[in-house]
Amino acid sequence: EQAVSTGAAFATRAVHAGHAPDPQTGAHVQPIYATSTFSYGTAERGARLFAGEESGYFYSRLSNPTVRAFEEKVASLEGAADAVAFGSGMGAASAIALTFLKSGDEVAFMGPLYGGTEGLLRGILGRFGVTVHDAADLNDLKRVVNEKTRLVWLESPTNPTLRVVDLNAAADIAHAVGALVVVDNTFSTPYLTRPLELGADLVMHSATKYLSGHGDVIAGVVAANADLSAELRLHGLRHVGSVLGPFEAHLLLRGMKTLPLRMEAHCAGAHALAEVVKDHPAVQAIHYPGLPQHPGHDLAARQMNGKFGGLVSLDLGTQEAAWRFLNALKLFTQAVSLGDVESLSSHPASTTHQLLGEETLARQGVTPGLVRLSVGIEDAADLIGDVRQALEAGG
Ligand SMILES: C/C=C(/N=C/c1c(COP(=O)(O)O)cnc(C)c1O)C(=O)O
Repeated sequence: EQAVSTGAAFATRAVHAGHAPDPQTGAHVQPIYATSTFSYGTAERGARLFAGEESGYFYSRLSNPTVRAFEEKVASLEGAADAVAFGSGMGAASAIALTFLKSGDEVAFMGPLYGGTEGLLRGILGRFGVTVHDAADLNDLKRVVNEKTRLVWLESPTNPTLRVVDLNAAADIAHAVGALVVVDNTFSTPYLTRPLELGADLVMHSATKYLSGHGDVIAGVVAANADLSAELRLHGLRHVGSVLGPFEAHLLLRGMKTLPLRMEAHCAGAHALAEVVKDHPAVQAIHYPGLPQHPGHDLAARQMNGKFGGLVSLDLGTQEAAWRFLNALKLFTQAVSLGDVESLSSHPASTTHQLLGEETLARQGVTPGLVRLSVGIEDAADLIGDVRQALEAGG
């Protein structure tokens, strides 16, 4: 049983949900069950387990006690009935796609999405007869969805332009045609946004990012109701098999215990940084939902519980200016990924979103001058100082 009731506050469940002292040994931290298989004792019990007539562990591709603790913690924080862990965010995304889509179905999304996700939808699924629509806004979304639309796929804020999507409104449009709503909650985390409360059916994460928080694990997870989770586990794990290991689950369990504290620090640092650099002459545009001039500011204030995340994107005008700036940073590490306690910086058009191609990049606002800053939990004055000196160097 869980050490803490579901009624406890978020920060209490971040620490305790998903595990209790081990009943056999009293171990206070969830043990790492480094085992691929489990003895089930008798042939009769084995048959019952495989028939789903009895619950229990029998093979770690399907479930493992350490991984299960991670799934239960995610389900608790997202307010979901259940969650299914995968070996990466793209493992989670591909499990969703392969579980719920078939040839002839359609998918609508409001871009940009993470480059890998768009590559999955347009590239792989396109070869299997799935039609994909990139809707420019809610009106366009309403226009493109139809009776063949099976999934509406959303991020908010979006990677990398930090556009804020009205999840509730998009969910209403999707449900009007009977589509399922997938929200990739990687950038917000459940500390800021709980998409299931806004109408989403499936909430996925690249747990590599803020959920882990320490840049030491690649992982994915999907939270949903019991039926959708059961389908995901059956098809997504049993048949597709992007599995999370118990060592990674242990790192995630440890990282998630400080999620609230880390998100407060990320948001404070990003907000302070955005306020300072927004008026710098080298900055042609700044994308941060916490700034009043951000087109989605009021929506973000409602949808993200008054915080605005740890990502800030700046447009410095040209790729040359962007690269000069990035090369001049000293405290921000030039690396892809985000949500680590260490600050990271990248140039999406030539890295994480490069595969989208010129036309899509231009349409989705991923400009050649765009740099993405994942603001860590270092001292905000140090981070601001680093960005300012790099803007001077790059200017
Ligand atoms: C290098 C990776 C980046 N992102 C990844 C990512 C994934 C995919 O997640 P795995 O990388 O498979 O855990 C899914 N969903 C979102 C919103 C993401 O940002 C990056 O942008 O820097």
